Amino acid sequence: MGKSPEEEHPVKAFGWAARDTSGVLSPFKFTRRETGDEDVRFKVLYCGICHSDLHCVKNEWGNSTYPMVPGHEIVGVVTEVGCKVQKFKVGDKVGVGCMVGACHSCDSCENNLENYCPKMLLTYNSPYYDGTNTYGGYSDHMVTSERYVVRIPDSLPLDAAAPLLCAGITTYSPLRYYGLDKPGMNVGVVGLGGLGHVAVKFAKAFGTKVTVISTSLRKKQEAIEQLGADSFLVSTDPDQMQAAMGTLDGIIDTVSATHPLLPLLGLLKCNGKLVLLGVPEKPFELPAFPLILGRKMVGGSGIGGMKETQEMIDFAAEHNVTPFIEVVPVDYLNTAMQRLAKADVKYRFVLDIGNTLKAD
Ligand SMILES: NC(=O)c1ccc[n+]([C@@H]2O[C@H](COP(=O)([O-])OP(=O)(O)OC[C@H]3O[C@@H](n4cnc5c(N)ncnc54)[C@H](O)[C@@H]3O)[C@@H](O)[C@H]2O)c1
Ligand SMILES: [Zn+2]
Repeated sequence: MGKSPEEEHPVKAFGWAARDTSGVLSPFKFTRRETGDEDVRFKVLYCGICHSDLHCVKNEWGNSTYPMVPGHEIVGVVTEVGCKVQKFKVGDKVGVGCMVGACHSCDSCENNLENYCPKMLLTYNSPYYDGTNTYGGYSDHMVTSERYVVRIPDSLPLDAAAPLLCAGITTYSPLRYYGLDKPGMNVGVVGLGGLGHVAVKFAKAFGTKVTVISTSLRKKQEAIEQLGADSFLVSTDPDQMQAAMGTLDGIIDTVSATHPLLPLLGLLKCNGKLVLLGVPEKPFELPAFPLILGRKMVGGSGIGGMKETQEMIDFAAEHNVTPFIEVVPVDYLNTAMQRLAKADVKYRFVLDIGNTLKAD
């Protein structure tokens, strides 16, 4: 039998872990490796709660290992660096997102797309090279190769910067890659949650006209007044949907559950693109005719490479793209998870790890 998480490595660590599929997390003692030559160690101050954390905690993708310390929207302050570290020093404000490793030799890695490397290692719930599991940011500190660390500019508040590490790069990257970043374009955003509200902010910062597509009118006022969306479409209203047919150049779909794609394809112009970012438990139904009649495409996108992640953070700082967050203490985590499951958050929970994680 392997060693227990408390004995695997020399450095004591503390966090909150899920032990089973119940969705409940509790305090957890474990260990992390010593700071290697190329490693950055940092004290975690804030960590966002992504819907992927919820999918993983409940094993909705069927690949969860327990105990699991989730968290991949992590920011903090550097406490130690290895002797070969070039980019960071003690005291720097840094962040880590969804990845902590890749092969660095495949085509994807050579093109700064470590996120598509077949050997990409996730920040948590991944088998690490030494046979242990990776543990995420719902914890007191992190240690990882400097390749996977980004710098947080001084002008970004640290708590609101946290969600950029996943929700930010996951929406910025496809807007860029699929060419939905040109001023005047019409871009739709479906699912106004953690990812969706950041997608609206980036799309507006690129100068596009943004339509939020939602199942109810409930979020209309704040989508327009607070997030700056140009229009709001209720997907359950056939008249509104009919009137908007063929108007959008692209749609960023961030919904966390399966839903009909046909009405969304109808909203696209000829050559329009529907980009799926949500990862529901069950597969979608994809009809062919609406794609063929109009040369439309359905694509996907997963987080982003490290170079682009730094570019996204710098862009966010320059254009004042800051997520709307609800900062909560660590002992609120289980309530936050329940509320996230009901889409009852505006728009991202961020755990105040620095002030409220108590190792007792
Ligand atoms: N592609 C990637 O790299 C990547 C990265 C992060 C998260 N994700 C995935 O993206 C999804 C969204 O993550 P999030 O953190 O923004 O979640 P979230 O819970 O904050 O937001 C999801 C939104 O979808 C809406 N929604 C849920 N069910 C719906 C339904 N049946 N019909 C219409 N709307 C519905 C909710 O109201 C909410 O506004 C999750 O599946 C997550 O795992 C993917
Ligand atoms: Zn995430």
